[in-house]
Amino acid sequence: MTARGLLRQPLAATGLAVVATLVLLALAAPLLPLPDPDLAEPARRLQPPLSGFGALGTDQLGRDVLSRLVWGLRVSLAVGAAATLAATVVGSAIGLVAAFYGRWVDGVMMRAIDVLMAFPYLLLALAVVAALGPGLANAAIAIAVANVPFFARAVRGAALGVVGRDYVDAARIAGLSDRSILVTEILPNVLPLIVVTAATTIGWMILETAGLSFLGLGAQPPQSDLGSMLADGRKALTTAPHVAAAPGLAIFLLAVGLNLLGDGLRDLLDPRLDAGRGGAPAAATDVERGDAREAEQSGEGALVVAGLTTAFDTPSGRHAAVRDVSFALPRGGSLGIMGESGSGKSVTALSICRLAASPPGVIVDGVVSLAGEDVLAAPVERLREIRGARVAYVFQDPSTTLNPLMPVGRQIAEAVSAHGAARRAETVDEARRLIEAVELPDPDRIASAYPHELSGGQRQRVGIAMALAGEPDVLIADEPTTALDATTQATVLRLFSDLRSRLGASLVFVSHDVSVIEAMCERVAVMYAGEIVEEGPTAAVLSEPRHPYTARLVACTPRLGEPDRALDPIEGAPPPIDGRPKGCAFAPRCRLAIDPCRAAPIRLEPVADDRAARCIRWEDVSLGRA
Ligand SMILES: Nc1ncnc2c1ncn2[C@@H]1O[C@H](COP(=O)(O)OP(=O)(O)OP(=O)(O)O)[C@@H](O)[C@H]1O
Repeated sequence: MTARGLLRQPLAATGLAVVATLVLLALAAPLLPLPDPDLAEPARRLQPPLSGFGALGTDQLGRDVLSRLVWGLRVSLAVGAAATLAATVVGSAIGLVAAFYGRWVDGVMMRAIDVLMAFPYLLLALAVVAALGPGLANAAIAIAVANVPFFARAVRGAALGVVGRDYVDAARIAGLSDRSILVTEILPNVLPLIVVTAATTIGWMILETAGLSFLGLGAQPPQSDLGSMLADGRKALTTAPHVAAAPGLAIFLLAVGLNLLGDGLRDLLDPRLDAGRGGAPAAATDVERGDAREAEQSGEGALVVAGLTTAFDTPSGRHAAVRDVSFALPRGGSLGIMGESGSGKSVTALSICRLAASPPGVIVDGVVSLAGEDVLAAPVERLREIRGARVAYVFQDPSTTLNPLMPVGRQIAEAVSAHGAARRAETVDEARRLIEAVELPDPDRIASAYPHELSGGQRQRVGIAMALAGEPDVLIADEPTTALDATTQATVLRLFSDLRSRLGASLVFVSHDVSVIEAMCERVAVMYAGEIVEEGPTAAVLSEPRHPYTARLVACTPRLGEPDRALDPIEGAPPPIDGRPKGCAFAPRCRLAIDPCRAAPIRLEPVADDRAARCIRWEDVSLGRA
């Protein structure tokens, strides 16, 4: 998988080809018909290439340059790889231990690393060689020591982001030893970074080892590596430039090849670091529609989505997470998007605002039209105006979307001023009005509070107030009550309904909860494995499903007032985005599936007035039989 991913990047593939050739050459050195690299024959000294004395001629002592090059390459590669391995293991171990134990352990280790980093890099390597004495092994140690701080710092930084995670706490509670937690929980999460750091540093380390040999501190005669060959060649640079050119070219090719390969590996293991893209996702999801589609005009539609297909670039290629999603939402209407975890609800909702992270997300087809304007064709500047004013988004967990360092009143005021309120006093008044509108008590106190001083329900109301700041025509709420307790959930849902009817906004409400959708939405779209499998008026769809998946979802939902109703869980799991079956994606879990279901994709077809289902057996679907 990794090799295929690398081969898809032309520069990385070139790097891989160069490095593989050089490594194979070095490994094959004992098998190649080459003369002894140390055999001096003064009678044929400084012969030029292709003069009958070896393909690359001879050096000052009459030794075969090609043979010395191949053997020198072998030494340089071995020493560079050993130094990289040592720096990787020691530096990563220091970083992991410092991050995991924190406190004084971290303090002592990091101060020691700071001291090492305070020395100019080459000076540190020279000091180590001076202390240990010249020689290739000591040069490798010196280069490793000089590189340990880079690994320690990088790995500590990444590990710090992991040690506070819930799954590490869960491992502690499960009684795992510190060593097991480090090895099984933390190390795998920072391993891609370690591999990337090693891959991007090895070329540099080989170059540095060659540098020490060039200065006479590495390889000692008769042993030679590329650096010492270069030093030898330098003495005859004007009379026989080939002696220096051969090792110089080999070092150049090796460093360039390793860097291209390292960059390719980095892009593969962490696409967010892809060169030229920066660490943050783009301001808007990339759109790569094959042939420019015309925005579907709809007089009445506040939001029309047609054929929306969003894919993710993964190491195994581009896979659609949401495919061919279509629906229309009239002004003031409400649509629920329902489905299991991973069914594509959030990706659909985010794609409407072009908020799905790019990379790795790409909208590859479809139209999203807000009051007739194609969002997918809008430039980023226009998109900024559309977001908030035409369409607003309420996220599932407001604690991750509110700025922890800013009082919430200021955050709401910022949202207001982003949509045109002129004077500061006006934005403050408007922020206060919004705080009242979302029924938060004591607006002045709330306005000056920081997010951590509010309860989950209060934070979600702040999130809703910010979404309302631009008076949007369409409000998208992505599981806005999932993180709340039942009572708070009920009041926040009521608030949504009240605000919607008061403002006349349309609502797209994402939830896995059948009863919430039932209470909030006039229409429902049921999603499975990235596709809408059933769509229609909520009451009709939930009481008389026409797709086996809807029927099974309803059957496994507890109902208020029906404590004795047996719940019927759906066995199995939805397919991953890179493992969808050829036919109906639900067929492997469906009790009604027959051969044609598995043979080819099933279309979403009208099944009654105003209703559609993606099932060839829709007439046989009932709550009992599916
Ligand atoms: N950044 C990503 N890279 C690759 N695949 C992704 C990415 N984000 C989402 N997916 C995939 O897209 C599919 C749809 O995910 P989505 O988040 O829309 O599901 P969901 O129905 O909203 O689930 P949940 O209720 O758990 O949020 C999933 O299979 C998921 O694995």
